[in-house]
Amino acid sequence: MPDAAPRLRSLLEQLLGAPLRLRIRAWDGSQAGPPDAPTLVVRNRRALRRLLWKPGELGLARAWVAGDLGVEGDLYAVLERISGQIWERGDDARTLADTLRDPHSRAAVRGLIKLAGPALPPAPPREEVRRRGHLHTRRSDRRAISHHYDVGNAFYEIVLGPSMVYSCAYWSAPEPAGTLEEAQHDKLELVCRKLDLTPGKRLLDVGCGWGSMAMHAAREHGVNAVGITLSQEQAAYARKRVADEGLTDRVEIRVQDYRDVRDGPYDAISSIGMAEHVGAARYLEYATHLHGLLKPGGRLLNHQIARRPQLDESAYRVDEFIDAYVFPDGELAPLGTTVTQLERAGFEVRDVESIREHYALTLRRWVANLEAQGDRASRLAGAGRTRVWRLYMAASALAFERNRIGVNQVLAVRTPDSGASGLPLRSRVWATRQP
Ligand SMILES: C[S@@+](CC[C@H](N)C(=O)[O-])C[C@H]1O[C@@H](n2cnc3c(N)ncnc32)[C@H](O)[C@@H]1O
Repeated sequence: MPDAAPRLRSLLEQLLGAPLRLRIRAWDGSQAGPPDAPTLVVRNRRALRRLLWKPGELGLARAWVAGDLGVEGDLYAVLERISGQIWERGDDARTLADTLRDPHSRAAVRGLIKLAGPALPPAPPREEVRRRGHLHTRRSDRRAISHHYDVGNAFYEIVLGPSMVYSCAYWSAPEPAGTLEEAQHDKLELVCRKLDLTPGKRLLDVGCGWGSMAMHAAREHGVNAVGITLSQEQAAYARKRVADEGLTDRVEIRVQDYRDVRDGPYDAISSIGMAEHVGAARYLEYATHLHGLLKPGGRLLNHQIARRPQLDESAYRVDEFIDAYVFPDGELAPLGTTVTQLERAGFEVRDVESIREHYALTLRRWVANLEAQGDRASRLAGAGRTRVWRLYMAASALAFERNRIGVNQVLAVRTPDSGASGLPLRSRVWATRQP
């Protein structure tokens, strides 16, 4: 049998119809491809079998999770080349699965099958959760959240660092210098200002994570905050932090579904990185429920990842890798859909700030944190999960950089019938005359 890497390279070039921009190192030690390019390491034949058994992105991801595929060099560079070459070939944006199923690919696929060798299809890796459909019942949401968040707080401490904020930070301009902790502090402060928090007000933080927003608002702005999460581990951690800081009289952490909060009215609601879990089918119910929990004149700050809309929305496909491995049941909506649903629920939408670039910067810091303590993370959460997280965060950073997804802070008011929104006439920095 000739060296595997050159054979693999020529089969892939045949499939893709273009010279490969990556270097390949195969299980037999052979290498092929541009010498200075980042290297994709195909550790065994099983990697090919996974790809052929589940053609496309998911097959690649399974091989990566199982450790059958690896990279040498800059992970971002490898991902850019792979996505540039496979997922966005020219202007027809075919997926790898489309390519593998194309009748013109038959000869190359036969070659890959031969190279992969005879074997039964591999069992799916243990980390994978079966898709349960996007019903978003209280029960299925609790299960999905538990899959994602109850992996041990120590793992999240490694990734997120001391701020324990799991959403996009707000970096200083024009240079995004400074630490992740400073940028997360600035994000929380930005949300507090948009919500006009002042001492004695009641704040509900929906999807409070490890309690950082509720604590910041109580400590820095003197509010009485209620934080709700579906994750037991997060709540236990948050309560301890609240007690350690002596904030128990002003911060309450509950394990509660947003649909079950009935102790309004609140002056303000923050929802940061939570609405991605709500789902299209429940979004109006979510917005209507939050609207009903606010006082007239009360504000909602909804901070949420958005996908780009499609010309033909029925052709939209969820990202199989994220769906299977990272956020089962998470759903991204276009910004316009979110704004429309908030308006339909009765809100007056007053401000939308896109902070897309900030998420790429944040994710790059999280990836660096994980890489710096990769061995410890693997011991705590398993090697497969650590690999999944590294891949998903790096791929997400690129997606934000390339404007494939965005993230927005939407400020909405429960404006009373009088029409008095309570917002200042000018609110944005660029509205101020510069000297
Ligand atoms: C990405 S985390 C964001 C945490 C926090 N806001 C932050 O910025 O660090 C999403 C949070 O939403 C919570 N969540 C998801 N679905 C929920 C639901 N139906 N009711 C209440 N909380 C929910 C999760 O438990 C988690 O705390």
